[in-house]
Amino acid sequence: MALVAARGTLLRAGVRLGTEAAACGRNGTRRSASHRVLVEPDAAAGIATIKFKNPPVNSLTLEFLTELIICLEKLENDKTFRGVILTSNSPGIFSAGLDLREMCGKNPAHYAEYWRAVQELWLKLYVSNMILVAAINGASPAGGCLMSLSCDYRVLADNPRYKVGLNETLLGIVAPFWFRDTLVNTIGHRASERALQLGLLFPPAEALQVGMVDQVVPEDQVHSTALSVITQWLAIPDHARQLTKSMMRKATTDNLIKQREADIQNFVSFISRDSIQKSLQMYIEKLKQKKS
Ligand SMILES: CCCCC/C=C\C/C=C\C=C\CC(=O)SCCNC(=O)CCNC(=O)[C@H](O)C(C)(C)COP(=O)(O)OP(=O)(O)OC[C@H]1O[C@@H](n2cnc3c(N)ncnc32)[C@H](O)[C@@H]1OP(=O)(O)O
Repeated sequence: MALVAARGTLLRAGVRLGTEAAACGRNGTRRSASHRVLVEPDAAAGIATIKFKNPPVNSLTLEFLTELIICLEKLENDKTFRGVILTSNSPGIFSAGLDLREMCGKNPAHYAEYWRAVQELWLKLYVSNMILVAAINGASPAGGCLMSLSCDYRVLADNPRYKVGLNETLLGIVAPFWFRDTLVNTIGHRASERALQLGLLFPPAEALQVGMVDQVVPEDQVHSTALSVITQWLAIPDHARQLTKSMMRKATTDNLIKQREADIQNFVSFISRDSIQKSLQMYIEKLKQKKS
């Protein structure tokens, strides 16, 4: 059902499924027919590396989200792959989170389609049967941080510019309950309460201290560390690890699934408010001015 909806979006966006599908092929060479998601499969190791390639900042546009969802679904259904590393093809930015322009100046039907895709990506990541490791090689605010929090393990490059956190309040918006739950499940209630209200973006040492990431390593070791972590996790029998993961996480995803339509309606009415549109426009303007 979700895949059908995602494919509908891709077709409307003019992406040819035949070539997109090839992006997740399994023979050891890089296939990059998908525009925004590069997949480097290592079938012998049972690991694939997904590299985000949505310039300039890997923001989660509807097209990028859709390609990611389809790619994850294909890997999930291909028993060759038991582990996936998520990283950026552009070191310096892991992901700027949700695309601000998708949430600004559009109509309610667009907001609803967009939010459904955001939900779908989170659901795919959070209860994936595969071992997911985030190799965070750049800044990762808000939705970018959510993607890494949805993985099983996070390795962050040691660079003070690479901050991670859920900074929604700084934009005048509110992280939805399932962003909150994902954070609480990772760093606990009190730390989440403070981080969410203040919209904190943590530099590496603080991110490690609060538990937003599991390891901080020199920039040139992020991928190799992610690989060695995934190799350790691969040694655990899949069925036992998967059931355990499900036991830990399913209640959280069930909570969204049971109120998915209401959550979409909440988002649409919240984001359509004049005051919220103004806040987002001001934030976009601030990003522009930062440059000049
Ligand atoms: C009570 C009911 C509640 C219901 C729920 C309701 C609502 C919840 C709603 C939403 C939840 C949203 C979660 C999000 O993810 S919001 C997005 C938050 N993201 C950010 O704050 C990141 C902003 N960007 C940055 O901080 C920097 O760009 C970054 C550190 C990532 C990179 O810095 P750098 O200096 O390299 O690059 P810039 O010059 O700043 O940017 C280049 C270019 O890219 C544009 N851009 C940046 N971020 C975004 C983005 N998220 N979306 C779209 N475009 C982005 C930036 O504007 C520049 O564009 P241009 O000027 O070159 O045109």
